[in-house]
Amino acid sequence: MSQSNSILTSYGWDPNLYLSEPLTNLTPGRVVSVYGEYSKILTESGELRGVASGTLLSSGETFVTGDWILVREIEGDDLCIIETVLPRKTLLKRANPSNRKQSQAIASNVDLLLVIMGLDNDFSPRRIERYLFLAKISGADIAIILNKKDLCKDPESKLSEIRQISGDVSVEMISALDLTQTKTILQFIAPGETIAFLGSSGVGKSTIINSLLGSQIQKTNEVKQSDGTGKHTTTHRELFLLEKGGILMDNPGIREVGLFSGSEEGEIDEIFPEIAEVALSCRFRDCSHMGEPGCEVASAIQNGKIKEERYSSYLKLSRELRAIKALTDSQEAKKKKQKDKEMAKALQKRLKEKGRM
Ligand SMILES: Nc1nc2c(ncn2[C@@H]2O[C@H](COP(=O)(O)OP(=O)(O)OP(=O)(O)O)[C@@H](O)[C@H]2O)c(=O)[nH]1
Ligand SMILES: [Zn+2]
Repeated sequence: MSQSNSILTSYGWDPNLYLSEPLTNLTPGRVVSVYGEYSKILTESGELRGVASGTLLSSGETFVTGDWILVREIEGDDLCIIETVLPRKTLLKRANPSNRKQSQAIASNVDLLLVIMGLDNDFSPRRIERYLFLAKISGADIAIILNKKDLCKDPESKLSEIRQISGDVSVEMISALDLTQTKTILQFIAPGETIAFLGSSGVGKSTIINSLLGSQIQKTNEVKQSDGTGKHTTTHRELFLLEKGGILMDNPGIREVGLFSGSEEGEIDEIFPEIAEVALSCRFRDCSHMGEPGCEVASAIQNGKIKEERYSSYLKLSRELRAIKALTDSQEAKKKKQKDKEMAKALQKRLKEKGRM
């Protein structure tokens, strides 16, 4: 099959990116949704139902929507066995709602997060700072869409307010009720790239998604089952092909994400460059800018060089970052302890066996 009309290529498959060695008996596929007992997997043969292999299950590794995986196809069946989860380009995580001490992967391999914010009551520059931060630590690019322009008296001033904090991130203003305006979003999407929408409830995500997909929802659902019956799939899917190229991920988990994790300290400085710059001159190198003597951030707030609300947003996100770090560190420590234990056990067993010999 030529690269250009391969199903997987249109869904973003790039063997050079995801494979470190040539494939032998396994087939690449992308997880379209993880739902119930079977996950929905797209391979060159079409949509298959996937189940994790015993080896994958016992490794404790999980897969999420967007993952590239290697599967064992079963001749004449629409079932496949998921053997391997390939390394991820990006990963979105959030705090696990049922266990605060763990993070939960939501989706992977999203190239671009499109943040939607309403120009109505939803408007909040502080939340934009948070989204910028979340996108940074997930590894995905980000663009900001200010929606409901028609409901806003002075959209231009809100736009410039956001531009002041968004750095080199693109910001577009639209009214999702106008299809031509919604289409401007397509400028951000390149063929083979996966995008996902993020934003509070009611900001217009579904309206935008539906108008971008149009009849595409039907089209993509027409992917035939590989059992040859040609029946149309009607089950849940979260990845859709856009007409002009690009993959739209509509995953309920990403829509309003709490926390992502796996971050580095430097990210926050990129979102608050004016604070990071002034902080270089603080008397103490590890100044937390919370009342230490010789804190240049404090004086910059006093003389108006740093805005009060930017400072409190910075503190809030720094605190969250520290909490995430502590969490990740304790998870890492736990894993290491477990590994040490296993190694000690294995060693003991070997010594015992040796003693017996
Ligand atoms: N006036 C106006 N209304 C809009 C615009 N975009 C969306 N709406 C309306 O806002 C309401 C909520 O839009 P949705 O698309 O359902 O919002 P959502 O972000 O998908 O919400 P959740 O599904 O809860 O996450 C609907 O009644 C839309 O018609 C817009 O640009 N202008
Ligand atoms: Zn300081």
